[in-house]
Amino acid sequence: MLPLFHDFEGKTVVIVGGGRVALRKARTYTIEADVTVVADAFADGFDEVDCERRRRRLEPDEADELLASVEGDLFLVIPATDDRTLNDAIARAGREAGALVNRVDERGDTVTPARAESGTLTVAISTGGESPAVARHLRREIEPLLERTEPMGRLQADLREQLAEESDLSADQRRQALRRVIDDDGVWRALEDGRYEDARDRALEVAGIDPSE
Ligand SMILES: C[C@@]1(CC(=O)O)c2cc3[nH]c(cc4nc(cc5[nH]c(cc(n2)[C@H]1CCC(=O)O)[C@@](C)(CC(=O)O)[C@@H]5CCC(=O)O)C(CC(=O)O)=C4CCC(=O)O)c(CCC(=O)O)c3CC(=O)O
Ligand SMILES: NC(=O)C1=CN([C@@H]2O[C@H](COP(=O)(O)OP(=O)(O)OC[C@H]3O[C@@H](n4cnc5c(N)ncnc54)[C@H](O)[C@@H]3O)[C@@H](O)[C@H]2O)C=CC1
Repeated sequence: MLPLFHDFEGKTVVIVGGGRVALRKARTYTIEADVTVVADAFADGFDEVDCERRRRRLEPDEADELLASVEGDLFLVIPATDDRTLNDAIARAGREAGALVNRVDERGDTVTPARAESGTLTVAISTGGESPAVARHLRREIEPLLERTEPMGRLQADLREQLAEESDLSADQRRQALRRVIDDDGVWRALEDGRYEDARDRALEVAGIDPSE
């Protein structure tokens, strides 16, 4: 499997099932997408999730009709009930409707990765479906590292802007300047101490940019 980051803004996600797993998927996808959840019972916690809830019992032969009734740009369908026959029917209907399908009861053609985030940095982790608990464990290990790295991301974004203005630098020189900054202990120390301005001054020096220009 290859990872691909996707913009879910304006996309519709349908989740069938209202248990613990459906709740976790709903929390994830409501960050960007319009989410509709269909189930005959909803776990505690759904009250805090900004999604459309449809309380109904669904039969396998009603899957096509359900998906056709959902408004918007249907992008992802997640069968998350504890009934495999129903999940199979929803998966098939989802594919026929041209959507991606994320099965939760086996490795399908897409998986929801464990996700660590800080600022604009995102790390997605998959074990190819082999061991989700390991994906969760690794996510927790990575979170503090991402938090430490996030200010460097911001600084590099700043520098890239400055370097773009230095028209006499070649693409190769820009790349080398950014790498020198990432490799510089002084810059990292200042960032870790929360001294962003000091880090920036040091970075400009290491990159060979005159701050007065
Ligand atoms: C294939 C996949 C499909 C999908 O759901 O997208 C899938 C499938 C299955 N998960 C199962 C079990 C568990 N899943 C978790 C947790 C997570 N599962 C997630 C993703 C995925 N799970 C996809 C693969 C991801 C990859 O490639 O690694 C995470 C990463 C993302 C998320 O769901 O949000 C989230 C961690 C989020 C975080 O913490 O960051 C825990 C841990 C816990 O709950 O504490 C357990 C119990 C321990 C265990 O069994 O390992 C079972 C057995 C069910 C049964 O026994 O009946 C199946 C079915 C099967 O394996 O056949
Ligand atoms: N991907 C993952 O991370 C994990 C996946 N699983 C798998 O996901 C499945 C669901 O797990 P849980 O949420 O813990 O189960 P659960 O039993 O808590 O929830 C099942 C939900 O499906 C709904 N449902 C069942 N039949 C229905 C029907 N005909 N019409 C409407 N709603 C219906 C129930 O009302 C309930 O809300 C498990 O059976 C297991 O195979 C389990 C653990 C983790």
